[in-house]
Amino acid sequence: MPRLRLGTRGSPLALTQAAMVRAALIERHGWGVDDIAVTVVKTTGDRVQDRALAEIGGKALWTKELDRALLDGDIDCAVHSMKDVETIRPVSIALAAMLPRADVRDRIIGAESVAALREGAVVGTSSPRRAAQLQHRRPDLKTVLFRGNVDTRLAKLRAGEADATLLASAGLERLERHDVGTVIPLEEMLPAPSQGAVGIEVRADDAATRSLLAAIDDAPTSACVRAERALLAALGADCQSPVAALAVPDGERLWLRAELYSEDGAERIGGEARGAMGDPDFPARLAADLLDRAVPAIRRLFAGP
Ligand SMILES: NCc1[nH]cc(CCC(=O)O)c1CC(=O)O
Repeated sequence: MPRLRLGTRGSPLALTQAAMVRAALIERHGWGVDDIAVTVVKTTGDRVQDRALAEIGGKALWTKELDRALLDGDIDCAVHSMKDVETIRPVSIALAAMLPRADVRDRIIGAESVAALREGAVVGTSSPRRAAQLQHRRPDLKTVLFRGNVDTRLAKLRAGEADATLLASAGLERLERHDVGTVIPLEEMLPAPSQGAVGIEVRADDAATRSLLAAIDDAPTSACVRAERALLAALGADCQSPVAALAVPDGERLWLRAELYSEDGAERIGGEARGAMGDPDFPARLAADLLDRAVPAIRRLFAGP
């Protein structure tokens, strides 16, 4: 009998992340390989590949089936890319731990840099954030919908469906695709909130599993990602809202940067704040400040607090 049943999506990236969590638990608790069972749960998001996420129900597509398996007791914990986890979660589910964050930056594949893209180039992406950020800097660029897992997107690029695409460096690295693409500096492109972070959720009332997982929690990653998520919650952002945010440790404090865009990328509003780790209020203050200063084309994309 395994001590812990760990649920994951079935994509190559999800399986790699689940294996990382499994390895961390085995190492931390001195367990054997049979102590953790990995269960693959099929999600709607993995099945429907041809439409924008926002159109078919947003981020819940990645979590709904894993939530069900967790609450039904079929699994004890669920591994997620934090970027794909909705801001507002059921009260019966708790975020128990995060692995140390990977590279948070995006990479461009198909060109040496955003600046090097030819006039009028077509970029494949299904992320409203990436599309708005690209068009803010390069209004001449066009975007086409690119979905599917990392390999599917790279195959679409090879097939000539776009001149370039953007992918998270974290995912490429975990899949050992170190050779793919060029990192875009943070100053040029702030990532999605939670990018590069892997989190593990448990049933909120399962204290035993919570404490097993708390033992592998990376505190700085948790503090940063929780601050980014608090910002999203205070913005009333959904998966269609083009928002970039990044918190990094700054001594004993956190430094949080954020940008909101209009859908077409023409408008941008940016800001930053510093606050104590675990202070739930400073991200909300930054959110209020951004919404305050936002033009209507941005403001209308956010529900607010
Ligand atoms: N939305 C899909 C998704 N969710 C997490 C990652 C990458 C890994 C991460 O950010 O931790 C990706 C792919 C991508 O954006 O390139």
